[in-house]
Amino acid sequence: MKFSFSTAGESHGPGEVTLVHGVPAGLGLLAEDVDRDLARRQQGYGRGGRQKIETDRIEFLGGVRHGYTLGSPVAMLVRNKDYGNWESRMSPAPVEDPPEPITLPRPGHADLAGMQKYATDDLRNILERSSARETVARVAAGGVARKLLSEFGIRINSAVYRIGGAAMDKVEAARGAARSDESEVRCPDKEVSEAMKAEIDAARYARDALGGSFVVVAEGCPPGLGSYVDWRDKLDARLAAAVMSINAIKGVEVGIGFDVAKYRSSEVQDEILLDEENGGGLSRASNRLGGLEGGMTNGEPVVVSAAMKPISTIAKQLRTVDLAKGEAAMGFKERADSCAVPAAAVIGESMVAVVIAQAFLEKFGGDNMTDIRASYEAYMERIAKIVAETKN
Ligand SMILES: Cc1cc2nc3c(=O)[nH]c(=O)nc-3n(C[C@H](O)[C@H](O)[C@H](O)COP(=O)(O)O)c2cc1C
Ligand SMILES: C=C(O[C@@H]1CC(C(=O)O)=C[C@@H](OP(=O)(O)O)[C@H]1O)C(=O)O
Repeated sequence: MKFSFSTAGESHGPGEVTLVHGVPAGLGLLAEDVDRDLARRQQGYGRGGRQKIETDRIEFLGGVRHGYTLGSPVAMLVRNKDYGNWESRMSPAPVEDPPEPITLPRPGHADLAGMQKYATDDLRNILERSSARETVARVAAGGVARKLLSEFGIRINSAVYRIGGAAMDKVEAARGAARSDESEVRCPDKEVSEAMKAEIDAARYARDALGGSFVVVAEGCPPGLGSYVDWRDKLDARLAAAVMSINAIKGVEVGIGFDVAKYRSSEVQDEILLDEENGGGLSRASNRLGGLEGGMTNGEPVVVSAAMKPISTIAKQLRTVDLAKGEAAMGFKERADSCAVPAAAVIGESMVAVVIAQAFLEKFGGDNMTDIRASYEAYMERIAKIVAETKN
């Protein structure tokens, strides 16, 4: 089966479940390989009280034995510690004293359309699954993808380059992405990090919230992942869809993104150079197109960036309608994050990892790591020869 994953679980239910299909046998995989990213997802200045309750860790329920994958689906569970406070309200079995329904849909959340679509008068039935708590399960899938990719030298990092009005250059941020774990806002520039924190504080003080932008960089991808042959195979489109699917993401760009519309062709295309110093390999004079041409990787770092809207649950109440009473009302305030852009960047890394792992296995796929390695090495050797032939 194709490398893919699905998730299940409600935000305040017993736990978040991930089922990863198409994982080859023989991949070394430990719980800590996945837990590292779960911990990174929990961090970030501006996170709300929930992250003080949770310490996200996976339990393997299937697919791994003695530290190696078996080729069967990898099933993982992250228990929600907060469930202890919600057992009656979230009980799968009927309860004697059900809680009052929540009937004030928040503008910007899934509440209103969700209630209409799923025919419920209690928006808790909607928010439990539309909550970004589900992204724990995505990051777990991303951990498996990253472990696979790391075997072939592919590394994925991210950096936050804008929160509200505090910003740094996206290209500079992408360059510093490997250092961004050091910053509370995942921004590689210390001064801008402080400015971002001040922006978050100011928004929170005003009982409001802020969004921002992050960039994900995948280094070490071989050329030729994805394809131009069928629209469904185009890697830029698949990356955009995967990143756009993250809660609150409203725009995705590849490389310099929308700026391609501003410049002349000679200022946009990445010229191809013969790299005499590195044994006659090919290189590029720039990477404005974010490592993707014709829906395929071209060997340069893959650069995908995204804009996240501000959190919609804010103390400054916004106008809504009480659907039980049919009256104008002010929104309700649940516990919430005031800024989750740093967390979204880690989720972005995970979604990019999953899509690249999927394309990697389409290209080099086999049932086990030995066959995949052989296929990868044969390909890398062949494309190195093409360069040698071009030269002679
Ligand atoms: C990591 C993360 C944390 C979030 N935390 C909150 C939150 O605390 N409160 C909130 O209202 N929205 C939060 N959101 C955003 C909502 O989940 C999102 O706006 C909602 O699901 C509606 O989806 P849409 O914005 O994509 O249309 C968060 C998003 C992410 C990625
Ligand atoms: C639980 C997480 O994020 C949640 C995402 C979220 C939302 O509406 O998306 C609302 C908040 O939920 P709660 O009311 O339980 O605090 C966040 O904390 C998480 O990221 O682990």
